[in-house]
Amino acid sequence: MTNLEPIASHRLHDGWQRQYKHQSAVLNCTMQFSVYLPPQAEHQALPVLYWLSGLTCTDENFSQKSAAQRAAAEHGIILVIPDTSPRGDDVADDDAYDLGKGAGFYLNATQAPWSAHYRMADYVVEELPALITQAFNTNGRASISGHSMGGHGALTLAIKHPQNYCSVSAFAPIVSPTTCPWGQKAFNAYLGDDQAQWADFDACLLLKKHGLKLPVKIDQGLADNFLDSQQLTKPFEQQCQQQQVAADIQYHDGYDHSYYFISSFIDAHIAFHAQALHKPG
Ligand SMILES: N[C@@H](CCC(=O)N[C@@H](CS)C(=O)NCC(=O)O)C(=O)O
Repeated sequence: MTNLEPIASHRLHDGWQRQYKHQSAVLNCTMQFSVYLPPQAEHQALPVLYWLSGLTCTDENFSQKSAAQRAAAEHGIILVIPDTSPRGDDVADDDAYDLGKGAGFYLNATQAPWSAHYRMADYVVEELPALITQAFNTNGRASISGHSMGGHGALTLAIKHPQNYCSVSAFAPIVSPTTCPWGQKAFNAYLGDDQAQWADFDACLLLKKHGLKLPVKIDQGLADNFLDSQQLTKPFEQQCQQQQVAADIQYHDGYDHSYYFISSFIDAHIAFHAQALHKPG
């Protein structure tokens, strides 16, 4: 039996939007996550799409604002939406929105005080999938997607663990954290000032080192305030071109960094993952 404690359950597109609490051994704290179980889950083992959210989010932003569940119901995909950092009174934090709680950056921190709890990479790649496999009727196939900091998480974890995923996608991802303000601030705190350690969590540097054979899809709004200041998407596109990695990268006039942008293109991302997840063999 798993240690999942149900918190909420809502009927949605003939399936269930649910929220759970559990004690995380990896993060050493109580965590909350959301799951969407499409109607097919009643009688069939299904694949999973992990969604990693951006700065300031919990599991609820995507659940409530992306409108992803309709396409997940159509394609028979379970959505799993973790929180963006460890939580709780004894977890280190910072007053700024881009460090500490809500800003875990999907890495394993090595520096005090962060190293006591901030191990979101291991949580997303190992502990959470093991829990999901135990608790739900899954078929062993998974893909990963995310937004901004979560796009960084999805790309870096997929490049490092390609055997775990069938496809990867991102909205407005942070792709060069070692050279942008959000990433430099977080990496300095979580990983220390030895920049050699930073490369292991930078999508562009990881792509250069490992390449990527999975199907990749990225969407980016051209009215995104953070596009240039945080070097979203473009450096990764250049790295893909240099290494001849086939990635479907699209730019969209007028779209900003918000969930309005995500909800406008999420159906295409779910369909993209469905193709990889439901591929025979
Ligand atoms: N302007 C935001 C910056 C953070 C931000 O834009 N967060 C994005 C991800 S990087 C988000 O998804 N926010 C939550 C939401 O829009 O629901 C703030 O200061 O809180």
